[in-house]
Amino acid sequence: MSALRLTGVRRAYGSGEAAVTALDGVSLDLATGSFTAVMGPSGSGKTTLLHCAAGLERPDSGLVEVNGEPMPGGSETRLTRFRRERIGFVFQQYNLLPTLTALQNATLPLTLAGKRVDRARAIALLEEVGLGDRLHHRPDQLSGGQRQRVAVARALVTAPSVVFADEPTGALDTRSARDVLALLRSAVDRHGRTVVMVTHDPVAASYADSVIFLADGRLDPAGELRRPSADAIAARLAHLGDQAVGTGV
Ligand SMILES: Nc1ncnc2c1ncn2[C@@H]1O[C@H](COP(=O)(O)OP(=O)(O)OP(=O)(O)O)[C@@H](O)[C@H]1O
Repeated sequence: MSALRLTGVRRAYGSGEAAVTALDGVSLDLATGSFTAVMGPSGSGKTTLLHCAAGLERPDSGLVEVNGEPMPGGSETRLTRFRRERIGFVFQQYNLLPTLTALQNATLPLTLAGKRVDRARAIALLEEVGLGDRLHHRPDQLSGGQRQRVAVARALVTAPSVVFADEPTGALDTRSARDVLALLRSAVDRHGRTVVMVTHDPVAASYADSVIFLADGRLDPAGELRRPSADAIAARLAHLGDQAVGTGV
């Protein structure tokens, strides 16, 4: 079963001389229960890919399908509803609301969607991310790693079809980063979630089942790396774009 399918997705910013093609016809198909890392040089289109796939931005052309359902066109309200029901997102800078407790932050997607908040389930989720004793703390009373674990719980609380994570470990120390990566891994292994994560770090990417590479808004034609070691990922990154550079080198 396909959790996320992109077909010929294009996205450009600006116009005329200043136009930048951030995504230049990206197609991919990710199975339910897979963990995929997206890597590539700065400016290669990783965040744009994540935002288009998650419905935070609309592609100029091409199709995004989540669980076989096309991302709706038309009103922003329909897109927001689609996103709320099917997608979880983890940001690099946590994006928690400072005045809410860990529990309130984690259940916010349900509150916003007008769904019943199953408090016991939300507490179980926070216990699972190791925050059973921090339920009523506010973000400023939590460490960076703990904040990101609240954000992971928030991303999982609606049981979404796909969880997107944009550099989720970028602001964390090594130990907290490992904890967050292990949580994403276990969301896939234990709960059958589908995770797509942008990262610059080959060690973080090695937690994924496969790594896809972007260069200049296109997927690397050499294809994905499956079950890769951090060393294999770093080696591939070093040579990314070699084919495109061509003869003059
Ligand atoms: N809102 C925007 N307006 C104009 N150009 C943009 C905008 N967002 C992205 N771009 C451009 O699109 C290209 C892809 O950007 P994107 O942020 O997707 O890359 P990235 O691979 O995520 O980079 P990084 O690793 O540095 O975060 C870049 O050239 C960037 O400058």
